[in-house]
Amino acid sequence: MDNRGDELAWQADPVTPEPDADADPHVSHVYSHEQQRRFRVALDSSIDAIYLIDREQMRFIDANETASTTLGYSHRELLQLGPQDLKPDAGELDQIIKRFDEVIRSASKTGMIKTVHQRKDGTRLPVEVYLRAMLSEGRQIVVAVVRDISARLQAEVALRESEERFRVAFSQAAVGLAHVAPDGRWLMANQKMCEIVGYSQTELLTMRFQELTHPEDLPIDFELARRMRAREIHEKSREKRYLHKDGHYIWVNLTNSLVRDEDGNPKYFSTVIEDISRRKRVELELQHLANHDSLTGLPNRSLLQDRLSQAIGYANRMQRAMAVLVIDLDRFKNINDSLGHESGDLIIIEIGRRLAAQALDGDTLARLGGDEFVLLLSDADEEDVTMLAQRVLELVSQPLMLQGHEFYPSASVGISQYPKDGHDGATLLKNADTAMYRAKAAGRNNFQFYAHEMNARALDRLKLEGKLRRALEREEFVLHYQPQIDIRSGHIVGMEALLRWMPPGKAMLPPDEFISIAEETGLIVPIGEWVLRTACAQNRAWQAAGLPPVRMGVNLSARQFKQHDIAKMVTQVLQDTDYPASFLALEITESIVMENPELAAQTLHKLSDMGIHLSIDDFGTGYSSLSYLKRFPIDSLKIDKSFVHDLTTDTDDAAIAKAVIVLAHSMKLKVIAEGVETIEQLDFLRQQECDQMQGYYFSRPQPADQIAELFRSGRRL
Ligand SMILES: Nc1nc2c(ncn2[C@@H]2O[C@@H]3COP(=O)(O)O[C@H]4[C@@H](O)[C@H](n5cnc6c(=O)[nH]c(N)nc65)O[C@@H]4COP(=O)(O)O[C@H]3[C@H]2O)c(=O)[nH]1
Repeated sequence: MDNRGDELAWQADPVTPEPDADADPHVSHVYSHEQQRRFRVALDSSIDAIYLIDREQMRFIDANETASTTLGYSHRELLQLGPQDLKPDAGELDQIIKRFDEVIRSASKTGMIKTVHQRKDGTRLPVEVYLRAMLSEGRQIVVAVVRDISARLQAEVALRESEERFRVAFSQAAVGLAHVAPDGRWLMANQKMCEIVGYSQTELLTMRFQELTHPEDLPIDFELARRMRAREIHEKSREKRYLHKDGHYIWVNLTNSLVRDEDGNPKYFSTVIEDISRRKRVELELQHLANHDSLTGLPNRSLLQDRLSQAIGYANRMQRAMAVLVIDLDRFKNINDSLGHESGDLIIIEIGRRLAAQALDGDTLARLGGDEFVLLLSDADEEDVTMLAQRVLELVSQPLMLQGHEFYPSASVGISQYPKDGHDGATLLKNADTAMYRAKAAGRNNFQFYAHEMNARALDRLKLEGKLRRALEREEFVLHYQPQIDIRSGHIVGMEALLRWMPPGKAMLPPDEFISIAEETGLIVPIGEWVLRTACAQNRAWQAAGLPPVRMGVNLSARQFKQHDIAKMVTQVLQDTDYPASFLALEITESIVMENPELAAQTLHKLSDMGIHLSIDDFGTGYSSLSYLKRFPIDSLKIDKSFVHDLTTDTDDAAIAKAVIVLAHSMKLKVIAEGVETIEQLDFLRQQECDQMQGYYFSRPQPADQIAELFRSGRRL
């Protein structure tokens, strides 16, 4: 089939190029053999097939090597064939001949047709044929340069298919797909995208993405677009909000990339959008839970801390003042203890609601747990804060109905101000808290600004108070007991329960160091109840262990005594500990009784009617007269240890003690001398027929187990 160098074939029907009529007449038009060989080589080097066709005979009169290799015919075979033998599609041959003639006739003598050639092996080849007509030795010759376009057609088909695949994928994708012009116009949007935003495709294509974007998200979009244009980033995913046609915002996850044209100019943004509203809802709910108090829905400590740092940052930048108010409900624990946690919760919710209604936009009201709220006031000077603190007190103290009763809650408010009282959130909170304790100490239902002058001692005291608040639940209290002895028989006849506090890692604290704080804060109420319960239970345990039954003396503080339900509380404790009232002595100081004698008389009667022994403690330190005390149902008097101390040295004290004993006896009251340390003091008291003594001379206050040993030893005076 190879016919390279086939001189015979070449010479068999040589076609010499037609001499150009305008050509230089001096140039010879007779081609040399060498020239013809060069033409032949050039012709055979073409990657396109080239045929020379005798129009009249419709026969190939020459063809190059590519023609042979493409069609599978040898050169010689080809020269036996004509265009019709290449079997163009039915009816096409006429078209081809027509085209040949047009080319021959046309001025340019060129043309192009697309057809199909059949190879020798029967396979068919799509081709593009470039035609040129020429006259050679009186014959019309058509030169056909034939280009195999099968690869191109295949590529076109592949492209069409891939475009179709893209079209289907685009329109049916489960995520929203869109093209957005650099100016924000939607150029294309698939079905899913339309569903996500609720607009039809036609509607969407008249809009810009800016119209659908949440205003807060727009600046970030613009910035990202800028960075993409500047080629700083290529692709970016982010979460943002689109405005649905219904008017609600939907969260989407959006991936954007910038497509450029061949010159590198931005063409459009290709955008993939995934509806993440459901996930976002759950996420936002979780975030809300983590940052809010579940009872009131108010921000919790963690969110407050965030807001505090933001507010400080703002105040700092804008040179503004801000304030932190710590609001603590007064006596909340009492309510919780007496009415139960559910009622306590209702109060917290109600107070939270009242305070929230007062907070302005930009302020934060948080609940730190328990009965403590914090109000963060941005941009507020001292005058604003004072007015607001007053308003807070008013709001809190509005009566509220609970279990059919009317309650008058109150709160103590501590205030710290930025930048005066601290530069960071923790310090501001701590100082507002300190000021709040100050407000409590100042009698509650008031507010206090933090003052640097709150000296170290006051702070220590405040710290102590904080610790005291937690001491009960942390079980840091213990009771020691001090025996009371019948002077005549020498037997132990009673016991006084005395409170001790053992803060972890510290030395034991005597009551004088914390009772007054407990009293001021109201903590004495729950602590006192604990003392009563523990002392009764202890005495019950001693009796159950076979130790001699004695009466247990328990101190009642002023505050406890003033509780309207003190008798109820005592009854409950007696019931709970299965303790007989006759074995209980309640010790009340003279000053408590004298503070409000009418009320004291009522309460004392209630307690006495229950069979409880009542004793006036520290007698002699107040200004009451014995005859006055006669009006109260009292069983015994305790001579204060300050008189006992100097009995043997100070004749005045001795005279007072003597008189008290005589008079008390005349009123049928028993007399107990406190603080007896020496035999001399005891002798004096014995001489005066004092009934009982209590003091280091016989025993110091001791823990329960040592008292049990003392009992067992049978020791007497
Ligand atoms: N110098 C001296 N002192 C003696 C002697 N014998 C006893 N004492 C102390 O005298 C105090 C007697 O208790 P109080 O007058 O009721 O005075 C009590 C009482 O008013 C109060 N207190 C103690 N426990 C409670 C409590 O549970 N509730 C209340 N409300 N107050 C309590 O704290 C006060 C002080 O208690 P304590 O420090 O335990 O002090 C006790 C006791 O330890 C002695 O021979 N010499």
